[in-house]
Amino acid sequence: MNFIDKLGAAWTRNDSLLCVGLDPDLARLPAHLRDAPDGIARFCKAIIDATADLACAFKPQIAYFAALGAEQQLEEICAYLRERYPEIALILDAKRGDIGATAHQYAREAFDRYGADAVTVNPYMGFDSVEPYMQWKDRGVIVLCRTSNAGGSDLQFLDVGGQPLYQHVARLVAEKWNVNGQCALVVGATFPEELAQVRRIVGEMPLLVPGIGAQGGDIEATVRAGRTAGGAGMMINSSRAILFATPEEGEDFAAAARRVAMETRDAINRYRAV
Ligand SMILES: O=C(O)c1cc(=O)[nH]c(=O)n1[C@@H]1O[C@H](COP(=O)(O)O)[C@@H](O)[C@H]1O
Repeated sequence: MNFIDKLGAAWTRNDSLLCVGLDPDLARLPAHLRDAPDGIARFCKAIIDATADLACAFKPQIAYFAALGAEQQLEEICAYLRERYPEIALILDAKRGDIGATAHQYAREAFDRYGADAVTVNPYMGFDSVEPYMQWKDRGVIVLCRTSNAGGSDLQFLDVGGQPLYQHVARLVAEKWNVNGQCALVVGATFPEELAQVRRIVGEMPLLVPGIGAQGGDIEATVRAGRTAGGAGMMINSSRAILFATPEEGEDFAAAARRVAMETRDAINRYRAV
């Protein structure tokens, strides 16, 4: 099953648009895992087991692993996801962008080494820097469009022939780059007006929407702006707010993560009906 179909099936199966981000900041791990050699993998697996029935996707952020030389643990987590939860989309967040020959190696890393269903990429270097990923026709290519950070406006709001650059990117991907129907776009939940603009431009194309939770994006505004006519169309990511949910009395970190993931999924679902 290709990425887009797998995502659609997961939206329905788990009645969820929630993407659980795996950003395992070592300093914030429970003490007994922080000092264990396989502590990151154990932490992420516990989070995955606690939230898999509530999510449409998991999104490991590669920097949290690569910075520590913990790629083996990322491999282990990805293998665990593929074996135990093959119905949930696995998105490798790497935001790659480079010339074609190098991009091909990044694509091998994402799709062959980690077995990801999709990878995030940066469009700044143009189509030939994104095309190598498309040789894996069953995988997703998720292109940065309107990012959630304040500084995203520095470039993404520049006027390009009468429209902001982010809208140009949305049109380019929807009308030209999406040759195999495998593309999606990143649009931050912190900018609902721009999210609505992108939805108008790209039709049913899936959107990866980070920025709720720790970055403070409003769930109601996000869902109303980004939903498709069918009340889906988004992978709404939350990482730190779920991973590092403060446990209630007697609760462990995984149970706390489950509680917050459930609250988030339910809050999203409240506004999905068109
Ligand atoms: O591509 C992304 O996932 C991404 C794009 C963007 O515009 N903003 C953004 O925050 N992200 C990622 O989404 C996650 C957000 O994490 P939290 O703010 O903890 O929910 C991080 O892994 C970011 O790297």
